[in-house]
Amino acid sequence: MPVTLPNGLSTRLSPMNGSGLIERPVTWVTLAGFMGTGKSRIGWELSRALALHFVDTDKLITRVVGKSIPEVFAEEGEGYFRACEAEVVRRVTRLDHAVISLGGGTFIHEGNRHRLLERGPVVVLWATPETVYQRTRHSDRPLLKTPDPLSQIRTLMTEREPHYRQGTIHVHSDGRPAEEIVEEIIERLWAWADTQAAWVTEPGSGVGERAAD
Ligand SMILES: Nc1ncnc2c1ncn2[C@@H]1O[C@H](COP(=O)(O)OP(=O)(O)OP(=O)(O)O)[C@@H](O)[C@H]1O
Ligand SMILES: O=C(O)C1=C[C@@H](O)[C@@H](O)[C@H](O)C1
Ligand SMILES: [Mg+2]
Repeated sequence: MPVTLPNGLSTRLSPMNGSGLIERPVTWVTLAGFMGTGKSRIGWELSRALALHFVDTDKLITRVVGKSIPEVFAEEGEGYFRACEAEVVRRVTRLDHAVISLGGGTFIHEGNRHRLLERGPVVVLWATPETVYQRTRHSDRPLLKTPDPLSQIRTLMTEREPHYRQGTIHVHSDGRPAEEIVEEIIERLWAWADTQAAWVTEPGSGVGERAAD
Protein backbone atom coordinates (compact mmCIF):
# COMPACT_ATOMS: atom_id res chain seq x y z
CA MET A 1 0.00 0.00 0.00
CA PRO A 2 1.50 3.44 -0.89
CA VAL A 3 2.67 5.46 2.09
CA THR A 4 1.95 9.20 2.33
CA LEU A 5 4.89 11.04 3.83
CA PRO A 6 4.39 14.14 6.03
CA ASN A 7 4.52 17.48 4.20
CA GLY A 8 7.98 18.41 2.98
CA LEU A 9 9.59 15.06 3.76
CA SER A 10 10.86 13.87 0.42
CA THR A 11 11.58 10.19 -0.07
CA ARG A 12 15.24 11.11 -0.75
CA LEU A 13 15.53 12.41 2.78
CA SER A 14 14.04 9.35 4.43
CA PRO A 15 16.66 6.87 5.73
CA MET A 16 14.09 4.05 5.56
CA ASN A 17 14.32 1.98 2.38
CA GLY A 18 11.50 -0.03 0.81
CA SER A 19 12.04 -3.01 3.12
CA GLY A 20 11.92 -0.91 6.29
CA LEU A 21 15.71 -1.05 6.77
CA ILE A 22 17.56 2.12 7.73
CA GLU A 23 20.23 3.19 5.25
CA ARG A 24 22.54 6.00 6.16
CA PRO A 25 25.98 7.08 5.01
CA VAL A 26 27.29 7.57 8.56
CA THR A 27 26.22 6.95 12.14
CA TRP A 28 28.16 9.95 13.51
CA VAL A 29 28.66 13.38 12.00
CA THR A 30 29.38 16.82 13.35
CA LEU A 31 28.51 20.29 12.06
CA ALA A 32 30.98 23.15 12.42
CA GLY A 33 31.13 26.72 11.11
CA PHE A 34 30.73 30.34 12.06
CA MET A 35 27.88 31.65 14.25
CA GLY A 36 24.59 31.82 12.38
CA THR A 37 25.59 29.51 9.53
CA GLY A 38 22.82 27.18 10.70
CA LYS A 39 24.60 24.42 12.64
CA SER A 40 21.83 24.09 15.25
CA ARG A 41 18.93 24.29 12.84
CA ILE A 42 20.44 22.12 10.09
CA GLY A 43 21.90 19.66 12.62
CA TRP A 44 18.47 19.08 14.10
CA GLU A 45 16.92 18.53 10.66
CA LEU A 46 19.80 16.31 9.56
CA SER A 47 19.39 14.16 12.68
CA ARG A 48 15.71 13.66 11.83
CA ALA A 49 16.48 12.83 8.21
CA LEU A 50 19.08 10.22 9.27
CA ALA A 51 17.11 8.98 12.30
CA LEU A 52 20.05 9.73 14.61
CA HIS A 53 20.21 11.36 18.05
CA PHE A 54 20.89 15.10 18.15
CA VAL A 55 23.36 16.89 20.44
CA ASP A 56 23.85 20.66 20.35
CA THR A 57 27.01 21.36 22.35
CA ASP A 58 25.95 24.93 23.27
CA LYS A 59 22.64 23.63 24.63
CA LEU A 60 24.36 20.81 26.47
CA ILE A 61 26.70 23.29 28.19
CA THR A 62 23.87 25.61 29.21
CA ARG A 63 21.93 22.67 30.62
CA VAL A 64 24.86 21.26 32.58
CA VAL A 65 26.10 24.64 33.89
CA GLY A 66 22.55 25.88 34.56
CA LYS A 67 23.20 29.26 32.91
CA SER A 68 22.62 30.78 29.49
CA ILE A 69 25.67 31.34 27.27
CA PRO A 70 25.68 35.13 27.89
CA GLU A 71 25.54 34.39 31.65
CA VAL A 72 28.39 31.88 31.40
CA PHE A 73 30.53 34.43 29.49
CA ALA A 74 29.68 37.27 31.89
CA GLU A 75 29.88 35.39 35.19
CA GLU A 76 32.44 32.62 34.56
CA GLY A 77 34.42 34.06 31.65
CA GLU A 78 35.09 32.86 28.12
CA GLY A 79 37.96 30.61 29.31
CA TYR A 80 35.53 28.61 31.45
CA PHE A 81 33.15 28.26 28.49
CA ARG A 82 36.01 27.01 26.26
CA ALA A 83 36.99 24.46 28.92
CA CYS A 84 33.37 23.23 28.98
CA GLU A 85 33.44 22.95 25.18
CA ALA A 86 36.62 20.87 25.28
CA GLU A 87 35.07 18.49 27.83
CA VAL A 88 31.88 18.19 25.76
CA VAL A 89 33.96 17.41 22.66
CA ARG A 90 35.74 14.61 24.56
CA ARG A 91 32.34 13.16 25.44
CA VAL A 92 30.56 13.52 22.11
CA THR A 93 33.43 11.87 20.27
CA ARG A 94 32.70 8.76 22.35
CA LEU A 95 29.04 8.69 21.22
CA ASP A 96 27.62 6.90 18.23
CA HIS A 97 24.34 7.27 16.32
CA ALA A 98 24.44 11.02 16.73
CA VAL A 99 24.52 14.28 14.84
CA ILE A 100 26.53 16.86 16.78
CA SER A 101 26.11 20.60 16.24
CA LEU A 102 29.07 22.56 17.64
CA GLY A 103 29.27 26.13 18.86
CA GLY A 104 30.83 28.60 16.42
CA GLY A 105 34.20 28.62 18.21
CA THR A 106 34.49 24.92 19.09
CA PHE A 107 36.32 23.85 15.91
CA ILE A 108 38.82 26.71 16.22
CA HIS A 109 40.64 25.06 19.12
CA GLU A 110 43.26 22.66 17.88
CA GLY A 111 42.60 19.90 20.43
CA ASN A 112 38.88 19.88 19.63
CA ARG A 113 39.54 19.95 15.89
CA HIS A 114 41.94 17.05 16.10
CA ARG A 115 39.56 14.89 18.18
CA LEU A 116 36.55 15.62 15.99
CA LEU A 117 38.34 14.99 12.69
CA GLU A 118 39.73 11.75 14.03
CA ARG A 119 36.26 10.60 15.05
CA GLY A 120 34.40 11.17 11.79
CA PRO A 121 33.28 13.61 9.12
CA VAL A 122 33.01 17.29 10.01
CA VAL A 123 30.58 19.21 7.81
CA VAL A 124 31.37 22.93 7.77
CA LEU A 125 28.51 25.30 6.99
CA TRP A 126 29.36 28.62 5.35
CA ALA A 127 27.51 31.92 4.95
CA THR A 128 28.54 35.46 4.05
CA PRO A 129 29.06 38.03 6.85
CA GLU A 130 25.88 39.80 5.68
CA THR A 131 23.80 36.62 6.00
CA VAL A 132 25.31 35.87 9.41
CA TYR A 133 24.51 39.42 10.51
CA GLN A 134 20.88 39.13 9.35
CA ARG A 135 20.46 35.77 11.10
CA THR A 136 22.05 36.83 14.40
CA ARG A 137 21.14 40.49 14.82
CA HIS A 138 18.22 39.86 17.17
CA SER A 139 20.09 37.30 19.27
CA ASP A 140 22.33 37.70 22.31
CA ARG A 141 25.54 36.00 21.19
CA PRO A 142 28.15 37.54 23.52
CA LEU A 143 30.91 37.87 20.90
CA LEU A 144 28.58 39.95 18.71
CA LYS A 145 27.52 42.38 21.46
CA THR A 146 29.57 45.23 20.01
CA PRO A 147 28.64 48.62 18.52
CA ASP A 148 29.38 47.32 15.01
CA PRO A 149 28.49 43.60 14.87
CA LEU A 150 28.92 43.34 11.08
CA SER A 151 32.57 44.46 11.29
CA GLN A 152 33.11 42.11 14.19
CA ILE A 153 31.64 39.24 12.13
CA ARG A 154 33.97 40.09 9.21
CA THR A 155 37.05 40.25 11.44
CA LEU A 156 36.30 37.05 13.36
CA MET A 157 35.36 35.17 10.18
CA THR A 158 38.64 36.12 8.49
CA GLU A 159 40.58 34.99 11.57
CA ARG A 160 38.74 31.70 11.80
CA GLU A 161 38.44 30.78 8.14
CA PRO A 162 41.73 28.78 7.93
CA HIS A 163 40.50 26.57 10.78
CA TYR A 164 37.05 25.96 9.30
CA ARG A 165 38.75 25.07 6.00
CA GLN A 166 40.11 21.95 7.69
CA GLY A 167 36.63 20.37 7.82
CA THR A 168 35.79 17.32 5.73
CA ILE A 169 32.82 18.59 3.71
CA HIS A 170 31.93 22.24 2.97
CA VAL A 171 28.38 23.40 2.27
CA HIS A 172 27.06 26.90 1.52
CA SER A 173 23.91 27.97 3.31
CA ASP A 174 23.24 31.45 1.85
CA GLY A 175 19.72 31.85 0.52
CA ARG A 176 18.98 28.14 0.63
CA PRO A 177 16.13 26.42 2.46
CA ALA A 178 17.11 24.01 5.23
CA GLU A 179 15.74 20.99 3.37
CA GLU A 180 18.00 21.63 0.36
CA ILE A 181 21.05 22.00 2.60
CA VAL A 182 20.24 18.76 4.43
CA GLU A 183 19.81 16.98 1.11
CA GLU A 184 23.20 18.19 -0.11
CA ILE A 185 24.87 17.15 3.15
CA ILE A 186 23.43 13.64 2.88
CA GLU A 187 24.55 13.27 -0.74
CA ARG A 188 28.05 14.49 0.12
CA LEU A 189 28.19 12.14 3.12
CA TRP A 190 27.36 9.18 0.87
CA ALA A 191 30.19 10.19 -1.46
CA TRP A 192 32.54 10.56 1.51
CA ALA A 193 31.46 7.19 2.96
CA ASP A 194 32.15 5.51 -0.38
CA THR A 195 35.72 6.79 -0.35
CA GLN A 196 36.15 5.61 3.24
CA ALA A 197 34.64 2.18 2.62
CA ALA A 198 37.76 1.11 0.76
CA TRP A 199 39.79 1.74 3.94
CA VAL A 200 37.43 1.17 6.85
CA THR A 201 35.48 -2.04 7.00
CA GLU A 202 35.17 -2.87 10.71
CA PRO A 203 31.71 -2.73 12.29
CA GLY A 204 31.30 0.21 14.67
CA SER A 205 33.57 2.40 12.56
CA GLY A 206 30.68 4.82 12.17
CA VAL A 207 30.99 4.75 8.39
CA GLY A 208 27.98 3.60 6.39
CA GLU A 209 25.21 1.46 7.74
CA ARG A 210 22.87 -0.39 5.47
CA ALA A 211 21.41 -2.76 8.03
CA ALA A 212 18.34 -2.34 10.22
CA ASP A 213 18.84 -1.01 13.74
N1 LIG B 1 19.23 28.02 5.63
C1 LIG B 1 18.67 28.93 6.43
N2 LIG B 1 17.83 29.82 5.91
C2 LIG B 1 17.25 30.77 6.70
N3 LIG B 1 17.45 30.89 8.04
C3 LIG B 1 18.29 30.01 8.61
C4 LIG B 1 18.95 28.98 7.84
N4 LIG B 1 19.74 28.28 8.67
C5 LIG B 1 19.57 28.82 9.90
N5 LIG B 1 18.70 29.85 9.86
C6 LIG B 1 18.26 30.68 10.98
O1 LIG B 1 19.38 31.51 11.36
C7 LIG B 1 19.44 31.63 12.78
C8 LIG B 1 20.79 31.10 13.26
O2 LIG B 1 20.85 29.70 12.96
P1 LIG B 1 21.50 28.66 13.99
O3 LIG B 1 21.14 29.02 15.39
O4 LIG B 1 21.17 27.30 13.51
O5 LIG B 1 23.05 29.00 13.76
P2 LIG B 1 24.30 28.35 14.44
O6 LIG B 1 25.28 28.08 13.35
O7 LIG B 1 23.89 27.20 15.29
O8 LIG B 1 24.87 29.54 15.34
P3 LIG B 1 25.78 29.45 16.69
O9 LIG B 1 27.18 29.16 16.26
O10 LIG B 1 25.71 30.80 17.29
O11 LIG B 1 25.22 28.37 17.55
C9 LIG B 1 18.24 30.85 13.34
O12 LIG B 1 17.16 31.72 13.54
C10 LIG B 1 17.93 29.86 12.22
O13 LIG B 1 16.58 29.44 12.22
O1 LIG C 1 31.62 31.63 17.73
C1 LIG C 1 31.72 31.53 18.98
O2 LIG C 1 32.80 31.64 19.57
C2 LIG C 1 30.50 31.22 19.74
C3 LIG C 1 29.41 30.72 19.09
C4 LIG C 1 28.19 30.26 19.77
O3 LIG C 1 27.73 29.06 19.17
C5 LIG C 1 28.44 30.02 21.25
O4 LIG C 1 29.19 28.85 21.43
C6 LIG C 1 29.16 31.18 21.86
O5 LIG C 1 28.33 32.32 21.73
C7 LIG C 1 30.53 31.43 21.21
MG1 LIG D 1 24.04 26.80 17.35
